[in-house]
Amino acid sequence: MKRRATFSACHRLHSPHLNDEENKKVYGKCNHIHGHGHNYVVFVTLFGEIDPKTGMVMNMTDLKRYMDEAIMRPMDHKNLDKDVPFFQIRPSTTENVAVFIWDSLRSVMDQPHLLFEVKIYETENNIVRYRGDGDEDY
Ligand SMILES: Nc1nc2c(c(=O)[nH]1)N=C([C@H](O)[C@H](O)COP(=O)(O)OP(=O)(O)OP(=O)(O)O)CN2
Ligand SMILES: [Zn+2]
Repeated sequence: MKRRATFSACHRLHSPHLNDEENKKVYGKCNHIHGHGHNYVVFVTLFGEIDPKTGMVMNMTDLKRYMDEAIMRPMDHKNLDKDVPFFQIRPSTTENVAVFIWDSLRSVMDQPHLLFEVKIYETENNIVRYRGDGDEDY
């Protein structure tokens, strides 16, 4: 089962591990000092057994609540670099946004083992899939 969410956020690609010149060279226009925005689209996929009593792997209403807490509340209409502590020590690339969502979801879910995949579209063309350690598709 899969659920979709969209959120809008701004960011600037800038690594604390690179100097200003290196940042400009690596990230180009995405390093512009005033940042830029995206309408991110996220698909969260769960994988598990159908509960014979409920007919559900998980109640979509519960999944919506987890996604609101782990994705929408921290990131929607926010500046990722300034508002989300996770991105104060690492660049807010789509790869790292996927890891943040994965970790956040697992921390709020009652059954975190059901989380199978986080797929995020930063733009129509820039897509990252993350399935936890060792099974990423960057
Ligand atoms: N490996 C990554 N590379 C880049 C990331 C990223 O998250 N991971 N992000 C960016 C920028 O955030 C940038 O905003 C991407 O925008 P843009 O190049 O405009 O996006 P498109 O490719 O969809 O636009 P086109 O007009 O089709 O070029 C850059 N790199
Ligand atoms: Zn960007």
